Amino acid sequence: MTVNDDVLLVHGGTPLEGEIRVRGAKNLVPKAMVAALLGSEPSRLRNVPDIRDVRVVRGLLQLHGVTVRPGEEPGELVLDPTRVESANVADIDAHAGSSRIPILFCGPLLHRLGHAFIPGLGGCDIGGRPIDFHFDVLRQFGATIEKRADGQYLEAPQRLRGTKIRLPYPSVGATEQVLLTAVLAEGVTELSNAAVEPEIEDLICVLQKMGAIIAMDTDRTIRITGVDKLGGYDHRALADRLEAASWASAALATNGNIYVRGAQQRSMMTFLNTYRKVGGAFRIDDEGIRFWHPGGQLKSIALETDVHPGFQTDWQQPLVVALTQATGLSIIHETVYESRLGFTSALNQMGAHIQLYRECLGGSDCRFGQRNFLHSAVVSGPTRLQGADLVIPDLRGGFSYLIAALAAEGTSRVHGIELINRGYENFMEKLVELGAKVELPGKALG
Ligand SMILES: CC(=O)N[C@H]1[C@@H](OP(=O)(O)OP(=O)(O)OC[C@H]2O[C@@H](n3ccc(=O)[nH]c3=O)[C@H](O)[C@@H]2O)O[C@H](CO)[C@@H](O)[C@@H]1O
Ligand SMILES: C=C(OP(=O)(O)O)C(=O)O
Repeated sequence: MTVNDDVLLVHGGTPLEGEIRVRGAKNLVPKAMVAALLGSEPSRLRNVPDIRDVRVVRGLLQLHGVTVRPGEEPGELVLDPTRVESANVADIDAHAGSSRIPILFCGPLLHRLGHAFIPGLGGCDIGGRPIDFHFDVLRQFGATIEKRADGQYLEAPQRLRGTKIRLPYPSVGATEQVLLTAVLAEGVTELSNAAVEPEIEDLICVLQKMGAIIAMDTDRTIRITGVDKLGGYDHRALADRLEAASWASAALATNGNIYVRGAQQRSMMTFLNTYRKVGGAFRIDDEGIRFWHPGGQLKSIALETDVHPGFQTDWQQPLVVALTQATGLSIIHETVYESRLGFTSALNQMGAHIQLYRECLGGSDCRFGQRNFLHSAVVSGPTRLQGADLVIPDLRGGFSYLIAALAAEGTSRVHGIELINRGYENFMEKLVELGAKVELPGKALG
């Protein structure tokens, strides 16, 4: 089924039950696709989900002369970068505002072509999301950067050189920027205060398969010894732990029971601990994880989002919906993005009691304390939710609204559902498989 309409009618009150599958991670797959640009041979990426961020990167790679075709198995892509030098890059502006991934083309294009043009970035509107760390590190490697009206133009007057970098904050994107640039730079790069998310480790695995030399210390330090040439890779992307947690939260909020095939314990340990503290049940096997509401009352908790191995910020929004059903006061302190709690006002319209605060509540001080950002929340529950008219604000906020609408009494109209396709593969089919009562006005589902 192709989804064109942008409004979904959700009739709430039915527990989600059944099985769905998650495939490769949204936060790894597009980056592994960019890594293919560094190679002198074709690469093979398996477990690729059909989501918009993958389609955007595929389009950008093709624009730069990379041939991208389906492989033998479903969800396999073969990426051939051997004709990048002869590509005629036109219409790159069409990709402006599409996702956050174009910024990661900088290093690979500078190595291959000596220059790069990066259109304006997209991604979720959950904070200012500056890219200053990216440009600071690229300058340290020897790149020059010129801001133009429609994007950024970069040049490498000579081969980029390895360098010693300390990130002001363990940014995922800036860490990936360093990795994708340092692998072909001359000499050694030492990156400290690096992000160490599982998707970054998987990207390092991809790069190592291509011939890179990368050592990860236990103290957020990554050492990369530049090499002259990289080959291709054959890699199965790690599973999407963010999507898996979203479905786990949906099971909890709707009194449901969902087996998430593909979910992996290792990358979800922090989420699983929190899920258990809230009162959710789960059982892990070799193929996936079953999540369910075991009956009785859910418990309120104090939760702080953080960089890995802390509680991942992208898990926060869906879990907040489940916390509206927990007894007592839950405290959420969002320390990664300054504006990721705005989605709660619509939950309040549905009957939730969520109060936002500028202070750092629930433990430590973060970068956003005393800076006028509503980045802490107190959720008081349990509350009955009522169906409402909802407009999707961002990817995880959007999925959270779906969960709230499914948990609510009555019917909700959820506008802007196309945004969810950016990171959730076939989410409508999955909802129908799980027994959700959803309708696209004028269309049959399921
Ligand atoms: C496509 C992708 O993988 N997106 C993920 C990635 O986003 P992304 O890579 O954009 O997130 P970062 O880790 O870079 O951002 C974390 C924090 O650092 C700040 N910052 C970042 C870069 C910079 O140059 N300057 C700066 O100040 C950001 O504003 C934010 O407050 O990691 C986030 C944190 O796990 C996740 O929520 C996103 O799902
Ligand atoms: C914030 C997210 O993604 P992006 O960085 O692509 O906007 C997310 O996946 O929740």
